Amino acid sequence: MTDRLTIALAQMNQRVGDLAGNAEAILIVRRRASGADLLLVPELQLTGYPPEDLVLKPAFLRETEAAAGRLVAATSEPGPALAFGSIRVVEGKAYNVVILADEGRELFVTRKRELPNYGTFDEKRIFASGPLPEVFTFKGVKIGFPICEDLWLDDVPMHLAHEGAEILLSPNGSPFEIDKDELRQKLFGGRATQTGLPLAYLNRVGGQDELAFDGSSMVFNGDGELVVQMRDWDEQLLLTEWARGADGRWRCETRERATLAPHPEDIYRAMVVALRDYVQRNGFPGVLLGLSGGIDSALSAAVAVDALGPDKVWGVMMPSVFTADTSKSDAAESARLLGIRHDVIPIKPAVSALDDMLRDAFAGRKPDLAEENIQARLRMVTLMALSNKFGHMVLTTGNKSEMSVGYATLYGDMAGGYSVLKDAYKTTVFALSRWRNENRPEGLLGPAGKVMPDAVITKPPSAELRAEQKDEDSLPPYDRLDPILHGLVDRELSVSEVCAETGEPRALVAEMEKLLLRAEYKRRQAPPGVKLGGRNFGRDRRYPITNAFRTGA
Ligand SMILES: Nc1ncnc2c1ncn2[C@@H]1O[C@H](COP(=O)(O)OP(=O)(O)OC[C@H]2O[C@@H]([n+]3cccc(C(=O)O)c3)[C@H](O)[C@@H]2O)[C@@H](O)[C@H]1O
Ligand SMILES: Nc1ncnc2c1ncn2[C@@H]1O[C@H](COP(=O)(O)OP(=O)(O)OP(=O)(O)O)[C@@H](O)[C@H]1O
Ligand SMILES: NC(=O)CC[C@H](N)C(=O)O
Repeated sequence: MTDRLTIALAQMNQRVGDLAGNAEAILIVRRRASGADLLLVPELQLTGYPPEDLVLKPAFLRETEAAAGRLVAATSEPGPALAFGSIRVVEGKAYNVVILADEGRELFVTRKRELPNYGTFDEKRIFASGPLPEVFTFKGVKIGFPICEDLWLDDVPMHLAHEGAEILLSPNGSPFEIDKDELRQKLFGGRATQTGLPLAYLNRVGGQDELAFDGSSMVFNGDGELVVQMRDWDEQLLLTEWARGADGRWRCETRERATLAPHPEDIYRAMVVALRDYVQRNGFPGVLLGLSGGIDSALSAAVAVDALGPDKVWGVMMPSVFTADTSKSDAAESARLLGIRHDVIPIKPAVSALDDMLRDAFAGRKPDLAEENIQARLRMVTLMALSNKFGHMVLTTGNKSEMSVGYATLYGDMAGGYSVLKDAYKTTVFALSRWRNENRPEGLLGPAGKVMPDAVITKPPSAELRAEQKDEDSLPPYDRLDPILHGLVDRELSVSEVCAETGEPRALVAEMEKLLLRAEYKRRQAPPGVKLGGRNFGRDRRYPITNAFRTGA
């Protein structure tokens, strides 16, 4: 029996489905952690989290088991014991497990019991729930391994405490949401006090489709004191020192407190990390986007530059007869400030060609939305042509306010591969643009000074699809619209409840609810984008398209 332990916590990125790559990354970290007794890596580190329906594929399960076997065998090399997340099939059912391996042998396997099945999570669809887990005695110390959601609820930690656990080590795959770091701190500090046990909470970092994982791993002692706060948004290996005190209780002696990104930097970091991993892992040489001189495309371009570097971002201004000179100069100045390639490709010839093509079919009809939307669609055709020719992915620039009410052209400006603003309301877009013009935190690849001219932030938003068009002709001002949408979408309030909270007239709120519900068909066809809040369009909020229900007339 030992009175001291060195536990290495490896906050790592992962690549879903890359069994060989993830295993290799674990072994590299294990070599770096050679002074430790035990190395813990995040939830499902071998397969990547969340593996989604890959788990329903027998070949994936077979290959995961084979990769796990090779990883266990590789611990015959000198180094710490390794606790890693994998999938194990028992009597035909797949379980989300932690495998503890040392000296080339599997010592222990424990299964996740609490399967999150809300919001973006669908774990009951793919995994079976394990029994109440056992503790494992490692070098004479009883250790419990609650796996992510196991730690969010009472049952598993209390059971492990009852079974005599002395330390809790919890691997996690916990996606970022605004203010979630504070929630986790409170919850897990409380869990440590409730069980009286010291606990290490280890989360993954990086982007996976719509999810951004912030890391922000922590260690608490049994009195609830937060003793270790690891970095957010970055990989980190930390060797923590643990000792058994005179009272027989284990404590973590390491003291290390990283400062987490404050608001709104946290949101911006989520966008950067999610886009970077999406673009790099899907093999794109860079991104391209329509740069209109407006705030959405300017901010999207800034995020892309901060994620990928200026040489990987390409802005294209595609003026029509309605494009103001100030829009052209603002777009050019945004590109100059960001140091990105900027091309000007007028769509006028294509608009004329469509006018000619449709003249007979449209005879006797006044110009209307059809002609307006043709412009947005011709820009899409242009961007997709460049994407096909050069391989860059088209970045979609729509924000959550527009996506809520359907203020975007289907197969036009909605086209693209990924969106960084999809879960950011327009008021957040303004706030982030102002913030980024004054700050360039460490690690971002863009310029330290301004990233867009002030005029882009201060001028009234316009789609410029017809003369003198302003967003406010069709929608209430964004500082009134966004609280209405936040109530309807993020908090699922009824029209009456939103009216009571915002003081807005019933007719306006009911109209916004109508637009919101009617635009579901557009959102279903929209590209993925990074989740920032508790109710993103996509995985969190799944509404029927064909839907007769309204909360307010
Ligand atoms: N339930 C349903 N299921 C499947 N498809 C459905 C549908 N309802 C309509 N549709 C289809 O959708 C079409 C209507 O959608 P769509 O063609 O997009 O056209 P629509 O939504 O009528 O127009 C786009 C609106 O977005 C504004 N806009 C455009 C571009 C940029 C911005 C901006 O500020 O960023 C704003 C523009 O000014 C206009 O108000 C219909 O013609 C029909 O084909
Ligand atoms: N003249 C243009 N040149 C290039 N791209 C354009 C142009 N007009 C629109 N776009 C593209 O279509 C998207 C929707 O733009 P639009 O101007 O209609 O509305 P917006 O929501 O105000 O966006 P932005 O704030 O970027 O202008 C833009 O973000 C941009 O990517
Ligand atoms: N992987 C998990 O079990 C995640 C669920 C958990 N409640 C979270 O957000 O962090």
